[in-house]
Amino acid sequence: MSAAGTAAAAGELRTHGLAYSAGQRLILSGIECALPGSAVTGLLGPNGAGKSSLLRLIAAVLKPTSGQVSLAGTDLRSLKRKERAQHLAFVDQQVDADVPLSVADAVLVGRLPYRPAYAPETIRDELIVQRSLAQVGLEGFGARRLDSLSGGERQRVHIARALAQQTGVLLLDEPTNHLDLNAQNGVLDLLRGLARGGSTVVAALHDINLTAAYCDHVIVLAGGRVVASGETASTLTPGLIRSVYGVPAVRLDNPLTGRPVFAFGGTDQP
Ligand SMILES: Nc1ncnc2c1ncn2[C@@H]1O[C@H](COP(=O)(O)OP(=O)(O)OP(=O)(O)O)[C@@H](O)[C@H]1O
Repeated sequence: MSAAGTAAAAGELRTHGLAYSAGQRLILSGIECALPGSAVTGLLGPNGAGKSSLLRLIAAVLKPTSGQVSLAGTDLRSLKRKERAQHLAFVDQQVDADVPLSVADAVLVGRLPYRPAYAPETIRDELIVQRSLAQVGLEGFGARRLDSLSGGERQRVHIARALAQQTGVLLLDEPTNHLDLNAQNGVLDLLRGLARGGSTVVAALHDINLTAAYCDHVIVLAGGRVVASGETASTLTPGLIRSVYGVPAVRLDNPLTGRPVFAFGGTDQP
């Protein structure tokens, strides 16, 4: 998968005192974090820690109870919806498969922020769609129906849609879900390439070793709060993994990549 021909530099995303409640339930509070440009930031934490909620707040799918999100110093609330969609693309965790769309039309949705209302797509839009599909290894899939694809193929279509949006910021909720080993590494290679080209990439991940291999930075959530953040190499330690996930871990060197790799023991629970 290749990161060629994508958006320009985006800058740092920052959350300022972000909090979110659903009804009486406090889901996130006091979220102060910096998500640097030209980097992949991994969002980690146990089930229910608040990763999806945080991504949705940043993507403005949810409205915070308090606090704000800024991009390169600009409050995202000051941007109109279409303008925001030219800066920021979001691949949600729940992938809707039952829409009777072709793959090309699903990816073309990523071009909507650039089209006047009711205007047809242009040749440039179609070329961007083809290129985005090629970037995720789905060349030749354009005419297929979305609901005829496998889970992993559909996941890549949604990533292609976000690429077609040509934003400097990419937010992805478990982008390696449903993907086989090769495709997982392919998607993360692609994200890393985009970050090297200037993009701000933020991905919620469950796989500690993919995080260690591909993320420049990590933000670790637990119980709706940030419990650790910083450069992956210094932040992601066996002690942190044990305290957050309750799983003993040791850090080793992966002889194939030179990156750290973790081996895990059983849980702390009896
Ligand atoms: N609308 C809602 N009403 C009530 N509780 C909610 C709502 N949305 C999220 N929650 C709760 O907020 C918590 C955080 O959910 P969220 O999906 O953000 O966690 P997560 O870290 O992404 O989890 P996972 O790793 O399981 O996907 C969970 O306990 C969830 O049940």
